[in-house]
Amino acid sequence: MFVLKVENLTKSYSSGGRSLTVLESVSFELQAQDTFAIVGPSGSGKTTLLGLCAGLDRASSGSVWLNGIQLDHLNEDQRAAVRNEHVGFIFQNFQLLPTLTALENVLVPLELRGVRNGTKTAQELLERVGLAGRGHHYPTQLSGGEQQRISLARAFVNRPKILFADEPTGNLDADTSARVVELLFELNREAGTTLVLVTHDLELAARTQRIVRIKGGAMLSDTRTAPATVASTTV
Ligand SMILES: Nc1ncnc2c1ncn2[C@@H]1O[C@H](COP(=O)(O)OP(=O)(O)OP(=O)(O)O)[C@@H](O)[C@H]1O
Repeated sequence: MFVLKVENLTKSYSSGGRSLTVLESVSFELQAQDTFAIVGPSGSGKTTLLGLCAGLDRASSGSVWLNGIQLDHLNEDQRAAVRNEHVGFIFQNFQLLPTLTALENVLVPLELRGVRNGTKTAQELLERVGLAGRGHHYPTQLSGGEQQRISLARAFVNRPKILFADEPTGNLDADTSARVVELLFELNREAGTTLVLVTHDLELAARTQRIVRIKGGAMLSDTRTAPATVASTTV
């Protein structure tokens, strides 16, 4: 079974009586534990594609299957339930809840699934990302790299089938990025999660098994990579 399958995915917006197509007929399939990067110039539709794959948004036409569940006909509540059950997220701007402590942020996905007594699991994840002593701190009391490590703990706490990461290092300096990327791939390997990354960083993209390039909303290529050795460049 495919963990993610998208078929002829198209997204258009209408404004002022005109239709703007930002994604056109994109199709691909991901197997369990694939690691996958979506690259392309700014405005090419990467975040739009990620949002459709993750069930955050609905396509204008085409279909998405997430872990065998077809998302197209589900309402928002049903898609939220699928996301809580199967999906983890990491965002460029971390998106931690500012009024919750680091530990409470990590607990959110467990609580959304009705899991009580998740504190031990959340603490273990905090320890895994090297922040066991910072659980009682609020996001504003943490550096960007620390916030992203908290969001890694949050993303993995449910042991999701698939993890979507949108520019996970976009707001971090080079050293901090390197640490966050190592942790991301380590946790991903340990949990056997399928990873879908959006990035401008070709060095990061080259660490995945497959790179899809999009431009102007269309898929230009779908390439298998041998992980490692591409020079650090951006697109
Ligand atoms: N709600 C919306 N209404 C109209 N146009 C939109 C909307 N959301 C996104 N777009 C347009 O869709 C196109 C693709 O946007 P998207 O954010 O997916 O690009 P991206 O490749 O992720 O860009 P970046 O690398 O700069 O983040 C852009 O032209 C954007 O302006």
